[in-house]
Amino acid sequence: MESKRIAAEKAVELVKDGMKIGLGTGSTAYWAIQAIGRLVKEQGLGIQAVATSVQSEQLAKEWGIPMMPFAEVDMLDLTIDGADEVDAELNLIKGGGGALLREKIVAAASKQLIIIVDESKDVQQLGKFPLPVEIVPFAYELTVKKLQQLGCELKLRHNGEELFVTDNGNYIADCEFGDIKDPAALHDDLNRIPGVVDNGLFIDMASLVIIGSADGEIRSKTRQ
Ligand SMILES: O=C[C@H](O)[C@H](O)[C@H](O)COP(=O)(O)O
Repeated sequence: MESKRIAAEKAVELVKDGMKIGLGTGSTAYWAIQAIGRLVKEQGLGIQAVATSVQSEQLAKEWGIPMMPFAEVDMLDLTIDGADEVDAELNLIKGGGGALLREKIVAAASKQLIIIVDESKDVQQLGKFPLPVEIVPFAYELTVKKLQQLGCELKLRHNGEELFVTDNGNYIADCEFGDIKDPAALHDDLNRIPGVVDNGLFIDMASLVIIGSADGEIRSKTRQ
């Protein structure tokens, strides 16, 4: 928890007065939202934000962070978000919390995507973490078969007995591909399947990754 918090607080140092900010989702982004909230509350930081999930929007509102409608978003200055895995090229797996679609939409509308993780997420090659793929409920059994034909072990995500439903009303297929040797190719293959809305591979999107470790060290990686 400490490693996530220090990475988050380091990233929040990049948030400046007047900026338009994207707020990520998950247990690491939680610390960033809290730190931004504190700056708004205690130091009168003037920002406007959009959130990548219902959960993060609620948290932001509790902290009094001013939220802006998406209709008014042209380009965000920066988005701070977590990830499930980060490789040496700053490609990511995201979606462990099921928020990948909104996260990708917000990241694509941001000048900078700052990723905050603990050191367990920093990997040589993506793929240990099962890749979340968001699929529409209509004929999802067919979509699942198509995904399996790409060579993965697939589990539909559940919430107790029920299928997990995203903020967008879709399902998540968690797909184990083993080592992902060509993330960009896999990304495109997945998104070509009708029924797939998007997948958790974020290719060439992150500009900076901030990695916190349990002993209080903070490292960062930028795109070469
Ligand atoms: O859907 C969830 C997001 O992609 C999260 O940012 C990701 O799963 C990392 O979450 P956490 O910081 O809780 O490990």
